[in-house]
Amino acid sequence: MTAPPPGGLVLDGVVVRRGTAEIAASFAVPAGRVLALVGPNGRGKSTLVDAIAGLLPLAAGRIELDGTVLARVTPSSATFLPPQERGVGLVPQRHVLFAHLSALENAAFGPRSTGAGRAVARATGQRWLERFGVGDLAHRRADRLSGGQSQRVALARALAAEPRALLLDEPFAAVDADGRSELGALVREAVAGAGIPCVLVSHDADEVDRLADAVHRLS
Ligand SMILES: Nc1ncnc2c1ncn2[C@@H]1O[C@H](COP(=O)(O)OP(=O)(O)OP(=O)(O)O)[C@@H](O)[C@H]1O
Repeated sequence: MTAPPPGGLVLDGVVVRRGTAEIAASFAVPAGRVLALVGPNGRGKSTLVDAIAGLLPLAAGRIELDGTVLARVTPSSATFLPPQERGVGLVPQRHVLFAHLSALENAAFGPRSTGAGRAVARATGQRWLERFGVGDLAHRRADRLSGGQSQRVALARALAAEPRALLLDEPFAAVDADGRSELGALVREAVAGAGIPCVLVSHDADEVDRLADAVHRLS
């Protein structure tokens, strides 16, 4: 039997409450792989992603990344690492960019937030913008970008920060069909290259087939 790759994201007996809803899940995403989180509207896909990012607390269970506990609740104790200490990159569905900053300033924000100097952060940001096909829009204000262009900048910003895990909540919803497959391939390449686990929320069965190594269904 081959050993599983080192690292990865583990959700073990996780329960998250939001409003009156209670969402439960257990799954593991190995380093360098993509797990698709699928299921009908309102079943808790975004809620789970938010809990991994540290935007919501757990009611029970454990979330671990590369052997580090991000959150754990037992009957006698609770651990909660704040979002900025998790090293997790999140690309939500919308309202993702700082509207008054340029595409490049947005992309450079990732590395800046993890301690890079200004010049290095801008060079890294520019490289990722180019990789996602929006290098020529570097100096355009975020609120003057189209929905699809904004999502490309948001992906660049998340990856420029060199996250230890990537969470994508319907990241291609505003992108046209050709752009979707192009961006999907770029994301796969980035995830495999960086050797990080990726959770992708998607309602698009073709996209899930193309991108995901495994599927977790919430029903
Ligand atoms: N801010 C909120 N306050 C209270 N309840 C919420 C909030 N956001 C979501 N919920 C509830 O939590 C549950 C899970 O919602 P969530 O957005 O995680 O589902 P989802 O599977 O991502 O849905 P979709 O496919 O529509 O994006 C739903 O019952 C929803 O009504």
